[in-house]
Amino acid sequence: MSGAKDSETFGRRLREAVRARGPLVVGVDPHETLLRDWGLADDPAGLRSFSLRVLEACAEHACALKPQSAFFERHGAAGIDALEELLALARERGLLTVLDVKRGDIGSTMAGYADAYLRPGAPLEADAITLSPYLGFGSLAPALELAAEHGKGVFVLALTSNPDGPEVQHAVTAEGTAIARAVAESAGERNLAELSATGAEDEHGWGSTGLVVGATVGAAPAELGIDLAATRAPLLAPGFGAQGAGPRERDEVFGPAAERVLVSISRGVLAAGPATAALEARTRELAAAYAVPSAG
Ligand SMILES: O=c1ccn([C@@H]2O[C@H](COP(=O)(O)O)[C@@H](O)[C@H]2O)c(=O)[nH]1
Repeated sequence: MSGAKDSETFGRRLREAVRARGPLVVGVDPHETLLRDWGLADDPAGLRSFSLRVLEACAEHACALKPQSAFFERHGAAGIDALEELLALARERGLLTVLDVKRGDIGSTMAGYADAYLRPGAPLEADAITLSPYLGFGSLAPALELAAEHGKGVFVLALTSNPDGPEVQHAVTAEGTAIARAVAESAGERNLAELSATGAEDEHGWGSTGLVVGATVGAAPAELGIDLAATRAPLLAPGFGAQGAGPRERDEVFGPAAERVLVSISRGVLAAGPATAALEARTRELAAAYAVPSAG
């Protein structure tokens, strides 16, 4: 596998960030209602002000920011401008960025998406993006390869936090394997190859091909035979806060993989705004509530 040196892999950078600042990932989701509650206009200037305040308040207590592209895209080119600015400022502050765009397409088009988000110097450059594997895991190859080349990461949807996810994700392949399990195993194979190529095979190594597993999925990983710990994948876990999951779900859903869970919270943080001090206090509180269970 082509790839960055061990010290430069996304998995390693992410693990270091979690060690330094904890596993909280703050979602930047400027919903129309939140902008209004914060006394901001539902326009690109409002987005800018919202985003900068979240960045300011969260930089010390989160390992990463996760802007939700949809809420920027709905403002057209000027909204994308605001997203570019946020990504660049987060990078300047040393905060990792996971751009939630859930892309997935045929391989040749996937290369275009990969270039848009994972190529150093791209206007929308992020440290990692979310990907949808429903055109086949293999169709993601251009993004996985570009990510590996530049020390970037991806989070592939495996078990999403929404109630409709099981329709597709629990369905079984012709071989009788649940789709979510097949996705997790494909990610695991890549991670083991990366860790072996970079000499980081000990049990604490994190790969750069992450998975999205909602904190709301209950016993699904066990029921579908998914060994999350074995995948070595960082686990981006939405569903905490507004969708109902809390610290107990981290242990129950993720078990021995809990130390690799990124606790992703958007509205649960953002509802504390608009005051930067209140946002900062909420982030600090959540960072303490979800402090990493083991120093692995
Ligand atoms: O399975 C998934 C994948 C992504 N998301 C995204 O995470 C945030 C959740 O927001 P909250 O306000 O913390 O509920 C949002 O951007 C979703 O698109 C998800 O919820 N579930």
